[in-house]
Amino acid sequence: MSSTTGHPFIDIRRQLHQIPEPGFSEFKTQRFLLDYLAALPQERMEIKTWRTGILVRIKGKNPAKRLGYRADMDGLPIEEDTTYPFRSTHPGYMHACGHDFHMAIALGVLTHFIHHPINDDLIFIFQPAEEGPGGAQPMLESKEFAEWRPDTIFALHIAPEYPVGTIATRPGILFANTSELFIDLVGRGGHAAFPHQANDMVVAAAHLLTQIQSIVSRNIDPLDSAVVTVGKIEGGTKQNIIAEKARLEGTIRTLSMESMAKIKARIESLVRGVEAGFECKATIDYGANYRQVYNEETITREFMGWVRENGNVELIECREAMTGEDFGYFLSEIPGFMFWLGVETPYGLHHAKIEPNEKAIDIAIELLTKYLTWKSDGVR
Ligand SMILES: CC(=O)N[C@@H](CCC[C@H](N)C(=O)O)C(=O)O
Repeated sequence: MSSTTGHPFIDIRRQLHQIPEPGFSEFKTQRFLLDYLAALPQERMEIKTWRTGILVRIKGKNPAKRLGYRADMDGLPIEEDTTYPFRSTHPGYMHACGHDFHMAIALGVLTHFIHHPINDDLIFIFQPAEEGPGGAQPMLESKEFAEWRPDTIFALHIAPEYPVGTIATRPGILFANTSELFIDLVGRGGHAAFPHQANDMVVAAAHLLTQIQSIVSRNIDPLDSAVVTVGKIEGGTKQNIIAEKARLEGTIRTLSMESMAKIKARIESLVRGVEAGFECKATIDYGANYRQVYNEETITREFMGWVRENGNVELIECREAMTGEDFGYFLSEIPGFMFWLGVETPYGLHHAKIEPNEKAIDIAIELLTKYLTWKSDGVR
């Protein structure tokens, strides 16, 4: 590959940045990754596809275990507003959650081990649909994954709020349990001048939205953090027509499963109350649900100790975050951890202007290649 920046994996990140795709539609992304892999020496490598994902096995010299490394692949429905000359070529879609970084870093680590084999097998997992509907759980259950199931598994996520040259993690919960939330309200539309002949779903939705705000403040133990965000609300067709339908779309985040169940029970009660009060019909759909990201404590502490002694980065022991990640499904069955990679930038994840600092790509590749070599061979 000819390099335009002088850094092959920054070039790769920029090319991936231009082709963000929805979950389970990562066709161009999969093709790009397969073409890159095909150009590498093949002797130590085996490749399988699973839907739009890819599994790569780099054969070890004397394998006793399999070390897994996962990168997610999908983009987000955001109209990009960066200053980049290499903006998304897919209107309305953007890599605004760093999955272009995650894939470029994974290719950098994989390429290193093609040329510098270690004792153990390495399994690289390019996973579709992290942003939804969730690729990790079905991939974990697939026969393709079962054949190369790793003994331990790792992943990173870019973090705009941390400086370049830092990483952050913690033993135990790193990210929250999540559930999507979709509520549809159906009433009776009508002429704006005759409200007594209709029942207005814009008003019903407004009441429900306000009531939902009381759940975290009034029903959840304040020491057990939770979030309910309604990120989208739509209803009605025109300013002088009473709305027959309204829809609320949101997400629920909790640190405990008890709070997740409590929030869902309260939403159901409030929705039934709005149905009765506004004489309408309501349906609730919880969409994709993600398990918490729980870092296995012994391996995470070992990694943190290793980083403090050997890493090329500063380690921050962070607090848990209310972000969600379907990597939690892998961690629910396979011990391992996830960490934040500092990419200091003023705009946060999922923002149309986010421009993560690309210096973090080589930093992450160096950190992961050294750590995985040590984890396999004990070589510092
Ligand atoms: C790291 C990150 O930003 N992850 C997403 C995961 C989305 C989960 C699901 N679609 C939901 O909205 O609940 C996040 O929003 O935290």
